[in-house]
Amino acid sequence: MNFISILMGSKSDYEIMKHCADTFEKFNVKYELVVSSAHRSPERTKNYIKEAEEKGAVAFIAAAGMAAHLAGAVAATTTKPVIGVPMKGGAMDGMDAMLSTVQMPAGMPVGTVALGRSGAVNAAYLAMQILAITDKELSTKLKEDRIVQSKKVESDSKDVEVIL
Ligand SMILES: Nc1c(C(=O)O)ncn1[C@@H]1O[C@H](COP(=O)(O)O)[C@@H](O)[C@H]1O
Repeated sequence: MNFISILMGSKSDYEIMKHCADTFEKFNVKYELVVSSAHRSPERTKNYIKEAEEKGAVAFIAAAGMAAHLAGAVAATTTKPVIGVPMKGGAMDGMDAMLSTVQMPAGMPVGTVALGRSGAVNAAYLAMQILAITDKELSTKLKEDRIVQSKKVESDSKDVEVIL
């Protein structure tokens, strides 16, 4: 069973990461979502990744704030693609999480998305694009979604536009 695994460093990350899960729901894509911390529960994190791989996880999404080492720790444990979602909050409001997630050493990549809701949604899109390489139906859905997005821009413009 192919699916995407989402790890969050804390339950407090769920408010944002719910948008990632909702995006998978919208496209009917299977995902798992767990709280596990590289700092607070290193053994649980390591064991979970192994189990998820055995069950068919195709890629991992790791969301964490502050000293956000979770995505890097996931990347160190698997050779599946890892997408990091830095969380806002703390004294630096996410800049710390963003740099800790993105600044990985060569050979150990974490594909890092933006802070906040856009990042959570884009993590799901990026993971679905990975799945869509071998899933034609999902690939078609993603292409249709682009058309919907494009049409929305046109209709949003019509609501406010002034054209001479
Ligand atoms: N950065 C990490 C890791 C980790 O990297 O292993 N574990 C938890 N955290 C983050 O700490 C922040 C505060 O967590 P709490 O709200 O639980 O105190 C969260 O954004 C979490 O992802």
